[in-house]
Amino acid sequence: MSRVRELSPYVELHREQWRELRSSTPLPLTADELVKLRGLGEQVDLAEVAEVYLPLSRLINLQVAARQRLYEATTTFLGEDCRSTKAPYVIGIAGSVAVGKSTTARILRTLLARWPDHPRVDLVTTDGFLYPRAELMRRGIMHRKGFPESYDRRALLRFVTEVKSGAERVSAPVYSHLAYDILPDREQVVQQPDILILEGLNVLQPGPRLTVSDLFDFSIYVDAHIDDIEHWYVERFLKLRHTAFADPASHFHHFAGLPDDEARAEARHLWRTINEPNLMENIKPTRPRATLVLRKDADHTINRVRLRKL
Ligand SMILES: Nc1ncnc2c1ncn2[C@@H]1O[C@H](COP(=O)(O)OP(=O)(O)O)[C@@H](O)[C@H]1O
Ligand SMILES: CC(C)(COP(=O)(O)O)[C@@H](O)C(=O)NCCC(=O)O
Repeated sequence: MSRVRELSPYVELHREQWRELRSSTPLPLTADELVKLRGLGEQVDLAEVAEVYLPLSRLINLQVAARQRLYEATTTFLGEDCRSTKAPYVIGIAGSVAVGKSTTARILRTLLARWPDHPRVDLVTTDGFLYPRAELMRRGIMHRKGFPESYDRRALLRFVTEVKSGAERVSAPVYSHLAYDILPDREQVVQQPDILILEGLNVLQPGPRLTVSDLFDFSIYVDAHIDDIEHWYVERFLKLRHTAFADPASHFHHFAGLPDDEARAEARHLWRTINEPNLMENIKPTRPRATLVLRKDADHTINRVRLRKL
């Protein structure tokens, strides 16, 4: 058994072990800044930033430099001038609906951008690559939003390929939870960042052809027990009644006035029919592919980390 463990490509660390790997990395974030990065229902505090995210930021900083040297080896081999091209370092962040990927992505973006060697960090979420509502309806997959087939995967791959190839200006479509649709007159422009973070449910999906995950230099899977994620989803849904759903323009405005028990039943229904099957069929199977798994406990704290070292 211990021999098998020794041969594993993964190393499992408890938070107490992982936090030592911060080394002397400074904490460049205040409590006020952290509040602005935290999503609805998320609990992350400065201790977690220091103990979990700073070691991660240090690891990625070391890897960015190493990856650039590797890239230069290939350009030298090809007889190209490596100073004229620089491939952005691409990080994928995957995990279930309501697990807290966006908070992880925003914290990491902020921390990575504070290193002088890679100040330009862009964050793009894959919801912009969902098909517009009319197209989902035409395909009869409105109830499959978030499933792999609900995304324009070709456009997403083209986008990441162009960014990674050093294109001067690449634009991504923008999704709105409020409109429950792609906003046709909006775009997110990415201009030669040092690092691109791509966050989304399905970013680690393999495929028969090249997929975005083939272009990742590092990937993170945000993980938790499925019962805890369901609980967080339902609690967030209840809170959204007083925030996003309260806006008359919200697609979910009709939920705003629901009493607790009915809202809970509605949220559970959405979870059981859409988000749980997507997690079990598509998202969770991609977990072994991640470079790093951040495992959350029921109170949202990250207490275990699994790193792929091979
Ligand atoms: N119906 C909604 N209306 C408004 N905001 C929403 C809605 N559903 C999710 N969000 C917000 O969108 C973001 C992404 O949510 P989600 O895809 O569940 O990923 P995660 O919780 O892992 O970040 C979160 O900040 C969440 O609060
Ligand atoms: C927009 C999403 C598909 C997530 O998109 P992502 O950026 O992870 O690709 C998801 O947050 C969502 O709205 N799912 C629909 C089902 C639900 O609202 O529970």
